[in-house]
Amino acid sequence: MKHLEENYDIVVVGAGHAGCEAALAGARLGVSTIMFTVSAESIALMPCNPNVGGSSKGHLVRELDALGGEMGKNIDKTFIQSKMLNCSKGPAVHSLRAQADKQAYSNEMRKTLENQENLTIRQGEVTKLLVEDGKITGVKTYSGAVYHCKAVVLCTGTYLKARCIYGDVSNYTGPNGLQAANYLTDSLKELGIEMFRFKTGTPARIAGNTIDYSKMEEQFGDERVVPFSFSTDPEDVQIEQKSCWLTYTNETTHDIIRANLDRSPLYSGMIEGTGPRYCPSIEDKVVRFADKKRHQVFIEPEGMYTNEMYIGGMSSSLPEDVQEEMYHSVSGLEHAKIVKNAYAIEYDCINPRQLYPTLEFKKIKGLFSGGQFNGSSGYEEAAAQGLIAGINAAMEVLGKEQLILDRSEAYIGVLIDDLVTKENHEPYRMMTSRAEYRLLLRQDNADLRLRKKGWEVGLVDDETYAKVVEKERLIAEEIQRVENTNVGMTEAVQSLLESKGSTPLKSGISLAELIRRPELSYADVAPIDKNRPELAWDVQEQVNINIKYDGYIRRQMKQVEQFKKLEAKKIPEDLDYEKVKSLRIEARQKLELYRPVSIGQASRISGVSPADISVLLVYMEQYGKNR
Ligand SMILES: Cc1cc2nc3c(=O)[nH]c(=O)nc-3n(C[C@H](O)[C@H](O)[C@H](O)COP(=O)(O)OP(=O)(O)OC[C@H]3O[C@@H](n4cnc5c(N)ncnc54)[C@H](O)[C@@H]3O)c2cc1C
Repeated sequence: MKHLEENYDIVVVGAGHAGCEAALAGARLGVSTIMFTVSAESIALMPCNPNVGGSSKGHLVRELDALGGEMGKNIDKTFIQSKMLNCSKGPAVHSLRAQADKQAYSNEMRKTLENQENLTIRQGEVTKLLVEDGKITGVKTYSGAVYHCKAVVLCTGTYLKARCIYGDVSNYTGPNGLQAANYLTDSLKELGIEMFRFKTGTPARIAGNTIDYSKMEEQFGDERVVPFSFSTDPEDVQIEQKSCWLTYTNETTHDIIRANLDRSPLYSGMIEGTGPRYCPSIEDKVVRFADKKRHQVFIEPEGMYTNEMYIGGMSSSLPEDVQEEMYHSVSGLEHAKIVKNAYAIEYDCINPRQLYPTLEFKKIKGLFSGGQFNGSSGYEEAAAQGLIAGINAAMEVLGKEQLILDRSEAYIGVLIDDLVTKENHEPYRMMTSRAEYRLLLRQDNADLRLRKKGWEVGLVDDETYAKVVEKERLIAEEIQRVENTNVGMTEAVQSLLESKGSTPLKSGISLAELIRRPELSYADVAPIDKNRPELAWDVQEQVNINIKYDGYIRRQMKQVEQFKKLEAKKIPEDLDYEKVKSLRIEARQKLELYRPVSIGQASRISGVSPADISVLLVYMEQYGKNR
């Protein structure tokens, strides 16, 4: 039988947040790319919460943007409310979070993809991977068509053998009733790839005009919005924003849930997949945090095009009638009409241990993967991995060096290292506490950390990169000036200090030392800083943070030096752990399984002890000499 046959450099399977970034990266790096989706309507779809960013996820989006990704630009064009979270805490945990108009987000991304040179969008289900001699050669679709290629990026999200469940109702579909992808798993298993079954869930959507907002607290966006993308003009995001609403569950809600737990597919055993510990369903919260009298419920608009509201914090897979009763027990939702039921979804994904930190499969050359398929959860986690997988697939096609970000350089580095190095038995969610060097990895300095990498790879143009080089220069110059500017006990100085509740001076002091006082900032001391140059707000922000946290930043930089030493000790790809005689059996098995790229990575594998690392180091020294 005759079948369609085409040739591309890269095939991306999936058009979710990971697939979009992977496809754009490939095409923008100049290699011909085709992106498959089971349904073209699911491009950049947000099947769950209508927002981008939030704690630590905001960092990921900023980093992705600095590297040349699209998510930050796209949300800047389509948000309806924006907030910098955690502002009462230190700058390391400040995190931007923007509510999206879901439809607009999806449409805008689709437009960007459609206008991208070197990129073809194709609706169709990829059912088989074609591999020869351990190397990817192409994919086959359900229709029998063959697409030859040099690299494949798998970003299949929650669609593989997907099953949606609430109560005893179960449907073999993907999110939002979209078609699932039922064949690719078998092809992956035939290739010896280890699969997991995970699950996640979403709350109900409720008709906005049936909600009594007078019983809820109105949540406004920030007065001055900060854009996600370093390339967006801050003036362009000062729009009129939509409100969200805050309400709470109560004892009645919890009683209804407890009384019906036996009808929950989660607890009856009907759901086999492992769920995310850090974004639990409401029934999970009620069971696990039994002493909590109430839980927050955020009511968030799904967009400007609809009256549907997302019921944040109440994802569930309880039966329809229980959902109805449970939501109605919440203050303000007494007469609410459900538009879409809450449901859980089970899907196939991989054990990400099978990947190198480049996101290429160790077993199959040219096969990369990103997103929920790698065992993570969240749009931002997906996008970040998709970008790295797409870049590295392109680098492989172009015969260039691959991009690996380490744990000291980016949250993206922490995310990928955690996935490929640590035991991962549930959907992985990014959190600031996972980053060791979080004072250095702030969302405000992602451009200073990563623009250069994006430029070296080829996703950031010369002009954009030049801007960050200039910004760096201005920051350094200003810090130097402030460190070397002294103020005395003049009346102006003493009265300024008094007005800020700060101790008056007993002798001269540098401006920098004043800024280091907890109650003062770079902006506060402006009136006594006569020679201050006019600087952009983002330069001023860096000057302030770098001066204020100077001691802590230096300390972390020292720790990073140590860390880098171990990362730089590369383990030869062909090292035979059987020959490392003094290794404990558990360590040998784990090292063989993970095949870490460096001593640093080896030291983070659970079951590999510091003593094993010493043995390995001694062996490697001998190994080097004998070569
Ligand atoms: C019900 C539900 C609740 C969730 N809750 C949240 C949440 O609260 N917050 C959050 O951030 N994340 C949540 N997620 C997860 C979030 O949707 C994902 O983390 C994110 O969308 C993953 O992006 P992705 O690109 O990896 O995959 P997806 O967005 O799932 O995209 C997968 C893409 O792959 C395509 N595809 C799959 N298989 C094939 C194939 N064989 N051939 C061709 N195309 C294929 C699909 O058509 C689709 O375009 C939830 C997901 C669901 C479904």
